[in-house]
Amino acid sequence: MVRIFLLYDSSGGLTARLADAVEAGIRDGGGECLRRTVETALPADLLACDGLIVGSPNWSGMTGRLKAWFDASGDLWESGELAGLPAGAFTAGYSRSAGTEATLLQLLHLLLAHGLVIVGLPWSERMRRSGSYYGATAHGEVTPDDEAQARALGARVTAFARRLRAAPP
Ligand SMILES: Cc1cc2nc3c(=O)[nH]c(=O)nc-3n(C[C@H](O)[C@H](O)[C@H](O)COP(=O)(O)O)c2cc1C
Repeated sequence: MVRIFLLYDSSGGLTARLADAVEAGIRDGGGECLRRTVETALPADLLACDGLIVGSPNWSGMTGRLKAWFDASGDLWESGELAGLPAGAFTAGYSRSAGTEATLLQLLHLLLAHGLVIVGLPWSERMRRSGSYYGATAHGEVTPDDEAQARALGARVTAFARRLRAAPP
């Protein structure tokens, strides 16, 4: 069974609720979820996983806590140990048009810097209401559409993790 590292920050609980749906998607995909908040996560946890999904509140970008966590994982960047693992991102904020995609792209930039392989969300009618090519989203509340997109992201990353582990490039 593949193990997916679910790393997120959340002060008000919205991103945590989106993480619940991502976790359900990881299980849908037949994976095990190693779920950690930014306060409790260790780089060693990440090394024990086959994929990564990271979530941040939209604070006009990722939170400082998450950035600091990644800054402290510089050894992994240097060693390239994460290269080739699949990864996805999600964010929760107040408004769909107040930096959502910019925050996701900031997260994806970090993941790319670690050599991770980005898994996004494909276009669907649901994307009119929730989600982004760059990852799962929520705004002010977590709607059933938000949950469906976050769940789909969890399942997609898990599916790619299984394929990549079975046949590494
Ligand atoms: C410092 C700060 C900056 C924020 N900037 C934005 C923003 O640019 N766009 C937005 O939609 N929400 C913004 N918010 C609102 C948060 O994204 C919102 O509170 C969200 O629910 C946080 O997720 P959480 O409940 O998981 O902590 C900001 C909040 C804080 C505290």
